[in-house]
Amino acid sequence: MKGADVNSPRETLAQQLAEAVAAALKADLEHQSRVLLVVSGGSTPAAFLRALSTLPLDWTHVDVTLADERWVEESDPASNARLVRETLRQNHAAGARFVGLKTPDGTPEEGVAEAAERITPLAWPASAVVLGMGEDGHTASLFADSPELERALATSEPLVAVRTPGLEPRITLSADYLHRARRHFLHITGEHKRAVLAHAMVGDDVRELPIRTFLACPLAVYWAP
Ligand SMILES: O=C1O[C@H](COP(=O)(O)O)[C@@H](O)[C@H](O)[C@H]1O
Repeated sequence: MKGADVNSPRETLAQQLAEAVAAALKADLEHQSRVLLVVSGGSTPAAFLRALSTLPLDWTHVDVTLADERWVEESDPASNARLVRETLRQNHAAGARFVGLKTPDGTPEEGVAEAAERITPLAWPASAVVLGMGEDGHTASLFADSPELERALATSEPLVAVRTPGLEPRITLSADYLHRARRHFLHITGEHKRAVLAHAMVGDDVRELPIRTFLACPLAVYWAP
């Protein structure tokens, strides 16, 4: 079909989000020597991160870190650092500096101080935070059933070690640090997540659906079926 959009809705969404994020980084590079981008892990961001890697900008002045990380080796398929390495750190974006959250320590509780030392000197406020959302309404590693949720929502520390029943130990940026960004994007796909977000929008209990903590400020929602 000549002239038809051959990309799937999710690929088109990823490209549009990548263009918006690249524009934000470029705009801030006009008046900052370094800029910071915070990206999420999981399965949704791969197409966005690949698309972003192909966009030209002064990547050597861009730092990239994660909204959260699973406490697994980078060789593990669950590693968010691995996702960034395999998708973003190529093409034009190969020159970006990635600052990961996982340390060699055995647990996130042991590693949290070193990880905080790594990320505190970065160019906060971040130019952009690209959040994801699980089907349970978690974002980053702010989980409703995590005993550390209260602290992660309230602390002004950058990072919190998180234990969630049934999941690997994790480390997450605190809500405060995630809020510290010039622009917030939410990248989600599928009918289930649309319904979860719609439900989140009509209530205000952040402890039930942690994504709600980002609904009180401007949030650009990128959704496709
Ligand atoms: O565990 C995580 O889940 C969310 C959503 O992941 P997805 O696979 O449903 O896209 C993600 O935003 C977060 O960074 C990640 O660690």
